[in-house]
Amino acid sequence: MTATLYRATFLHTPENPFTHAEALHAESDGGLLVEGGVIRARGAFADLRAAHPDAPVTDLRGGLLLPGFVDTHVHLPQVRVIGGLGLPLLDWLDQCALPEEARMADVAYARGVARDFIGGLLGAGTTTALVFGSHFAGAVDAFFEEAAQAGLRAVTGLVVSDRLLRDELHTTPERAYAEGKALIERWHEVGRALYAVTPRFSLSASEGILDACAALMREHPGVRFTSHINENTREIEVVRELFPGARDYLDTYERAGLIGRHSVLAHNVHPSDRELGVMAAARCTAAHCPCSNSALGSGFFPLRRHLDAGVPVSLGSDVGGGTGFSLLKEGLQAHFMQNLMPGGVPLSPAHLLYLATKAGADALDLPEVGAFEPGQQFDAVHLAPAPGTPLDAVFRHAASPERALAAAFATGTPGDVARVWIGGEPALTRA
Ligand SMILES: O=c1[nH]c(=O)c2nc[nH]c2[nH]1
Ligand SMILES: [Zn+2]
Repeated sequence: MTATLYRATFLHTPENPFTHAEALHAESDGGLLVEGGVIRARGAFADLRAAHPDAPVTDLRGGLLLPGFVDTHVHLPQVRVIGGLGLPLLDWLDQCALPEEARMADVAYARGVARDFIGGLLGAGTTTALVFGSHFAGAVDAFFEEAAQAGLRAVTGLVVSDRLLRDELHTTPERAYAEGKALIERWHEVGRALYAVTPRFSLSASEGILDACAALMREHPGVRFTSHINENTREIEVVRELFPGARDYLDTYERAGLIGRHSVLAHNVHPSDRELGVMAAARCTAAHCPCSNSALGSGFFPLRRHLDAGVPVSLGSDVGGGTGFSLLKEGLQAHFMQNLMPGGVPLSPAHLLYLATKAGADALDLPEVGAFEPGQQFDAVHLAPAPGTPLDAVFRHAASPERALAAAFATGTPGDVARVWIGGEPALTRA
């Protein structure tokens, strides 16, 4: 097997900058030796060149090479309804999201949506995603097929609900279990795919549905779990009324046995201290979705409280409540919101890169991705802005790779994503 030597300015965060000083590793003229999709060696280009004089070189100088982004909360059926601005969560669901989600009953339509969606992810440099799937098993199958074809690392599953949405989107505990089991058997750990048990949120899920989810988790160790929590104050009130015996929103999932190391809960904008303590003890991740929180007016994410409690935090685009697939934009919006809120956490470029890469890999328990460590998969995004653009000007004049990284978060877009690799294979090459 021939090895390829990638020559680039690269940055990555193999350690957590919230707990480790100097977590940002940068190499201005760096080399990554990749063989069979796996990073075999990393260092200064000159050193790797001397050690591997015959390896063909892919020259990526002039841009930035980063680990592929890991989006830990994004909705498959919502790519075509991005932009429903100005409505609070429950109105936005009724008016924007759910009518489109009902169209996913048509598998041909769902396949077209899956292609648009995967194009959006790869075009933004996302190589791994925890995807909120569809309420229809046929649409989930179509998405797994399209993701396999594209090489995407997809963690997804059937979304299940049995109340308060629209009739077409409702199922029963028995059907949720049977369809989930069949999908797990077809797709979990097949190629790069993993299954995620996915009740939509407690507002739309009876105890019976949550128990069916728990049965799937028990019978298939290793499947992931995802749902929503504490996003909107009205939503929280309704959940409280629907589960009078629960201590809080988290307890609705906790009592069913759904909270653990493989659980990722989106939003958590309004948590109690008890909820944070339980999430930390279980190593359950909060997926922070700052553009969605802004667009739907959900509130300011209490990052400081999550960090103080020890809850892992990752990043999600939450398309289509969010405004697009770019985790650069999510990083910037997180930075803005922490700057603006009392007691916010000042976020450096290292924090933003970590949240967009390694934190997501950890949330999904995927040690093989998220950074550029030898032994990890070569999942990478090459940012190469067009000549004459402001980002190109910054890249050419930046005093350090860290300054260039800050500019990528401040002003980078999917238009700056030139190439994407997953497991060493090209997943996107812009003409
Ligand atoms: O941001 C959100 N998007 C959704 O589609 C959704 N469903 C339940 N809760 C939700 N929150
Ligand atoms: Zn969501």
